[in-house]
Amino acid sequence: MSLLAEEVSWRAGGRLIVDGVSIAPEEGSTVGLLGPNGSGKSTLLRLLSGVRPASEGVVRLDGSPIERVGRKNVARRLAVVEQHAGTEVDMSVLDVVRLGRIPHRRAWAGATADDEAAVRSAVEYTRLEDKVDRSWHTLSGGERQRVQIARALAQQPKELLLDEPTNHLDIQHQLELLALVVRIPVTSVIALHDLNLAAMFCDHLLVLAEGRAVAAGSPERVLTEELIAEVYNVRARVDAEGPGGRPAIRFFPD
Ligand SMILES: Nc1ncnc2c1ncn2[C@@H]1O[C@H](COP(=O)(O)OP(=O)(O)OP(=O)(O)O)[C@@H](O)[C@H]1O
Repeated sequence: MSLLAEEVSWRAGGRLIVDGVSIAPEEGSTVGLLGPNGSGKSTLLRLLSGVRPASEGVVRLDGSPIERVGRKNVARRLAVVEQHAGTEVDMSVLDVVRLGRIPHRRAWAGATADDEAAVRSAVEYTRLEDKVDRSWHTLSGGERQRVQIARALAQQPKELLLDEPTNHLDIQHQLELLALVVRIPVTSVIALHDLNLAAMFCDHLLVLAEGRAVAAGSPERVLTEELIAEVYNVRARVDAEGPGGRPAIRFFPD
């Protein structure tokens, strides 16, 4: 396990936002972070990426506490796709993807053949070949998300952290984007709201409630009617044999 968190906590304003959470994704797996609004998913992702130091506990990259690894070394191997990543400057799609190479560049050095090869491969992987010259500002929400994933891939990470990457996407693009993420041969941790998508695409789930981990395991084990009632306060019916043999959930209004 190259990235893991051991009982990490984060405090703000005298409140525990993340409370003693451990997570150790298997290499190459896709882990879904679930939990109601405000349960601490984004904060946990920030702790895992090292941008926020844990108040207690430790995040390790290949065994070393992440704060000792150094920002540039972290960025060379761990990529983050934020909820509303964007750019103020008007850039082409290709230039946005090229941003992913910055951690690999030496100061003042231009792009190397390796940089351009990584960018080309990220563009192909995300099927953006016909959009490379488009201006970022002219893209749809779904296209922008795909470009952000291409930028993250150009970074050639071993770990990919994504915060609600399917937000604002239509169902076709939600399915497409998650299928793309699970195809990428890296360890991914994804904060998600949609329990059915989590069931369909994730190997392992971690459910947060008020900053605490309240369930962890395979979608089949975690996504029970009892857990959904307890954590989300919603009545649900779980069909164990949904698409692809994964659980499928229907919700009932009270
Ligand atoms: N810098 C901060 N100072 C104070 N409170 C914070 C800070 N950052 C986050 N919080 C609080 O921590 C809680 C968890 O926030 P977080 O964004 O991690 O939750 P989340 O599970 O990602 O939520 P959502 O599903 O709504 O995106 C929220 O109540 C939020 O207001």
